[in-house]
Amino acid sequence: MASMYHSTRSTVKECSAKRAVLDGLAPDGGLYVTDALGTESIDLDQIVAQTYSENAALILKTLLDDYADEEIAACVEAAYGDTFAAPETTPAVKVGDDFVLELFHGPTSAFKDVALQMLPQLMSRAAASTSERIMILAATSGDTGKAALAGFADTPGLGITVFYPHGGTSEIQRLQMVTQHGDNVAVGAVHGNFDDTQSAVKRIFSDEALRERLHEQGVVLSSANSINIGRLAPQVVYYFDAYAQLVRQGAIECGDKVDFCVPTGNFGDVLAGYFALRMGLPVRKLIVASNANNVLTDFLTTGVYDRNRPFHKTISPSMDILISSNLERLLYYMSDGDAELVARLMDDLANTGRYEAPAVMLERIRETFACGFADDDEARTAMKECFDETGYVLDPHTAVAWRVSQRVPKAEGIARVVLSTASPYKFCRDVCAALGLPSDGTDFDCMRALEEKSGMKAPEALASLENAAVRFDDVMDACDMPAYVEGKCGELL
Ligand SMILES: N[C@@H](CCOP(=O)(O)O)C(=O)O
Repeated sequence: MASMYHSTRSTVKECSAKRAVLDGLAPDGGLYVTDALGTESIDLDQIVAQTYSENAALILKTLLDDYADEEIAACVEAAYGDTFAAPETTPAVKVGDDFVLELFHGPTSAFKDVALQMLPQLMSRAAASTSERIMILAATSGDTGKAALAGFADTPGLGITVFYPHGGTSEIQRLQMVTQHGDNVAVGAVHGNFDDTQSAVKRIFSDEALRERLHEQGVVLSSANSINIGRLAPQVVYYFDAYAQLVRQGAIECGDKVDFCVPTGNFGDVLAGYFALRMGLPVRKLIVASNANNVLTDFLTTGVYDRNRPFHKTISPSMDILISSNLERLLYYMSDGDAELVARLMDDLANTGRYEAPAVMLERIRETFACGFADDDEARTAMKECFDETGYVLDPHTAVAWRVSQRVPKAEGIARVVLSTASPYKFCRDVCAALGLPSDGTDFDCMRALEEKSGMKAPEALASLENAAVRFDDVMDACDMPAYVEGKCGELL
């Protein structure tokens, strides 16, 4: 019997995993969840003995169990067969006393590749049983956009439209997106910040009139953000695989607990760690690391989520987020599936920008989640100190997590893994500045300076952006996004 999915805001209407992947967001605006999470435990000995791809197949099959074994096998081969530059796919590397889980060896040099090489595969197979043509929408603060474009470019029957905040990403991130090839892709900059962009995309999903007009043309909308369960499920894999690597390296015994410290904005990456824990991974603490946009630190400390605060543009732009979408899934699981409560809290968030979790829920959350934040100066110090002490170059997002990890007390004998979400070359100007290298030339001058200092070559896909032709220069207000999407559906599908 397949595990069924339903909205975080109502348990009444259920659907299959394939339908949840196709929809992206539940029709009532909630996020798809399954009550089967945690009913089946993953065998750790098996994980330790298997390759990354084998582990991916096992975990995806557990979470998305209406996909046939052959379908999952084909998805895994296409997503991870030869697309990652590291033989381990996501290597766990010893840096100082801790481990850095390098999630950035995919085609766009960010952790999003792990899921966005997989999502198009899952989506195509889910769509095979329907006659629908699909327009994928993604809001990005920098990394998701390019990874989604690379994953979905030229996928038959699918189009993709990516929106990013105008001036809200690094220059390399912007260039990655606006130079994207493919006949089914569109990229638009939006006046405002990531929250404005993501909220506008969510409004498009719940725009009944637009949905109806597109339906008449045989077009449905879906999402490439971590609100889509098909985006989240592949991210669970690297937690298990990191654990397996630590066992194989002799750093831990199978069964020992570990800590994970995760730089996060939209809460998807760290929520994947919570899914892993529920599926039997021995985790002591999941540490949520934020930049100056520390809404999650405050929530995890006080139980009050309040986005009514200044929005900071930082050197870790992918985390410049005040509305962390995936927290909604955690609220569902931490309230033992109280969808009414989640719906009420989300209404409060929509109407007042704030909500307060019940004390008992906060207590439960804090049993597993620790937190902290680091501002830009602290992230710069972390980059400099880490490089001087170990020779390892952190990107600004990983540096936030590194700094927070230094502050959160460790437990005797518990290994700690810091998730590294992006290549430093995506943020070379700020990394150079932090390391005391020249940073006043072009981003590509900075790239070369960093190569020379670190002895590590920049990924070719990033270096070649210097001469790539810009294809997209649309800039719009958030209110113009629905019309833009409708136009692109006609043009690209
Ligand atoms: N940090 C993200 C923002 C979107 O998050 P997602 O995980 O929900 O796609 C980005 O880089 O775009």
